[in-house]
Amino acid sequence: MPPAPLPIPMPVIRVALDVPLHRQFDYLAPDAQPDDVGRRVRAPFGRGTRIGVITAVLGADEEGDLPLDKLKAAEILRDDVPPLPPDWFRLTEFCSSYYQAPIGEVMLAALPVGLRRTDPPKARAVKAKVKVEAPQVAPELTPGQAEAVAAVLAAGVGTAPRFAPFLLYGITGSGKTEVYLRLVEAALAGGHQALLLVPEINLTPQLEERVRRRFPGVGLVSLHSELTEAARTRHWKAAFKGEARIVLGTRLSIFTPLPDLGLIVVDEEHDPSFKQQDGMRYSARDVAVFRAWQRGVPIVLGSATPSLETWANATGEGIPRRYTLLTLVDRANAAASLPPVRLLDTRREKLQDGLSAALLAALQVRLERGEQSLVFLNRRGYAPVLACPSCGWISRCRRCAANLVLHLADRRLRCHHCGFENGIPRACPSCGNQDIHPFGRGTQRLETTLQERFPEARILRVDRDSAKSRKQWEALAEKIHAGEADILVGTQMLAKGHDFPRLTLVGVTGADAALFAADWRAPERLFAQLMQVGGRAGRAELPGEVLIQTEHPEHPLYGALQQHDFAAFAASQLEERRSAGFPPYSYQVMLRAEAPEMGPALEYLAQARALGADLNGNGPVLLYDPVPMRMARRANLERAQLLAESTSRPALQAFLAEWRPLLEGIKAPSRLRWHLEVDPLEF
Ligand SMILES: Nc1ncnc2c1ncn2[C@@H]1O[C@H](COP(=O)(O)OP(=O)(O)OP(=O)(O)O)[C@@H](O)[C@H]1O
Ligand SMILES: [Zn+2]
Repeated sequence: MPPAPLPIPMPVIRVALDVPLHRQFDYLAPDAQPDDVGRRVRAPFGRGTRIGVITAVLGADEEGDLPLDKLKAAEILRDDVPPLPPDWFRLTEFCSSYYQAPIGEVMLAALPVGLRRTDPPKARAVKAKVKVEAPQVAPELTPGQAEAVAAVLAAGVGTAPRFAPFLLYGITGSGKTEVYLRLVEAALAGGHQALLLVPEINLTPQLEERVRRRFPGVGLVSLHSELTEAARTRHWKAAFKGEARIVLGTRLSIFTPLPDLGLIVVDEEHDPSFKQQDGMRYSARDVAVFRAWQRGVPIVLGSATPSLETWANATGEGIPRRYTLLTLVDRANAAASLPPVRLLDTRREKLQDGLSAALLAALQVRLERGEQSLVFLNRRGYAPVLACPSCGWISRCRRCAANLVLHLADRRLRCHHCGFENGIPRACPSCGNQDIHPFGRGTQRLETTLQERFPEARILRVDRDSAKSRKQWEALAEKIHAGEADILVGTQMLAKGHDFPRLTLVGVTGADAALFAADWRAPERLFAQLMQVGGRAGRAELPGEVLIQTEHPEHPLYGALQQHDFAAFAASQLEERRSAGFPPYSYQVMLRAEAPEMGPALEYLAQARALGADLNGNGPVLLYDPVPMRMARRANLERAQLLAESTSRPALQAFLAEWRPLLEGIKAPSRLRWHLEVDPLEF
């Protein structure tokens, strides 16, 4: 290829590299053109090579950061990936500044792994398998659904879209998905792309199937972490090039460049898994709202149990109302209604292996009728701990401030925090007593118990041990749908979004533990979980029932649950948060430090606090004292944190922009690591 004429005399490019530094790097690139901004480059860095993104081609009058003869040369990748567009730059720049993450890390994390490799594997042409299925006919909308669809269409879906955020608050089984599908249909008809975010991979197969059958022949790609690297790259490119018209994905898909984006939907918007917990700690839901604003398109956040932040935004309880609230009050299937919730008071009853007589009887009735039941216990493993009754020894993780969980199925003791595992000792390692016992109950034990009680029942356990991969989960879901299971035992994995028409009984065990948790978000999470899992019952013609075993039947959270009254529960929680000054009535940032010893971690935070206090003066940001984290030790590291809080988001952001560079200057032991988390969800 003949060298192209150079329109600029100084072929220097500025590059964002995936390094933990808040700066960019200049390179020589003899063949650089102004429109190469947004292309990827292969650049020498340190002793190796890295992939970066060109953020600027410098003109003659612009000053580089090094004299020309000191610059190294980089190779511009002129492959089949077009330059990343300006709106993608603005999106990643926003995330970099809002979450205080280096721009290079953000940009590169936003690309599929296949495009980040310096040695891209040879792409094999793979023909996507197309399952030909009978197209699904759209049901007639219920009046509530029709109203919701009309409201969003009025924001110009498929015609002249404009930024308009909606909360679609619809009770479980109210047919929120059908609303999304109608909106997608309108977007497609207007030549637009639609982006659908779901919290977990496990929810994608069902939805993907529904979308595919509704829109046969329309380009649809999924994007999630279980795709092979090649498939993810292929799907990402198809979306970027506009070949895919519907993109269905988990949180990372929010960064997909979409030339014709016309609609964003975030299903189960309350779900904590929209929050990335390492690297760039971002909330895909919040980024989605920013992106909708930036691109000027409508966004629908859907949930039966909205996050309290979103609920406040939609109801204007104590803050300016920013979202339009759309409500679905009835179940879509006219024959279905919300299941009655009964509390089983377990204080006055001797439980049989953790199960009350009423729950056992209800399970028996379902078995006789050939209906499905679900027993919920949000704790996997056989028992949360192994203990010696004679000397008090319990199985602890050596590396964490946590217990080792007994997994009887594969005969291991396992730490759910760091992955450490051990065989099961035959005798107490401390006193030699041979009579050591599992203490407490997990899903494996519940499964065993139920199998003993109901030998004829087909019992299926669904948790992260039995459904490790999407494939395993799909196999389980298929069995459930085919009616090949009588009793499901599962964790919150079973709570979300599933539609099993023959399921009529939900039994809840072990929920009390979360009632008095120290985390102030615990009630919100528990309520959502129970409402969601209870919502799996009675979604079709067969009436459902929810039984909750509890020692605290008078607790207001259970009362609200019995009333199916999310609004009242949310109002009381928001009231508490308002008087305590918690989000959404304040904005928070967490600075965390971890080190082999607690001392240096706390010392680092103390210095950070002093620097922050100087910056802030008597200003708008409140800096709390550094404290050890609730689970102080994890994977051999002691962890501490410092909370910064303000009633003004802009003030907090301005503070952060000045504070973060100071944090980088603090002298700390080499094994100390720290990070900032904006809008933290966990404490
Ligand atoms: N207009 C309609 N007429 C008849 N049935 C419908 C209609 N809309 C949805 N359904 C059916 O109602 C059931 C529940 O719908 P869907 O799964 O979309 O509810 P959802 O609001 O997403 O519930 P959840 O929040 O519990 O996941 C599904 O079986 C769906 O096919
Ligand atoms: Zn551990």
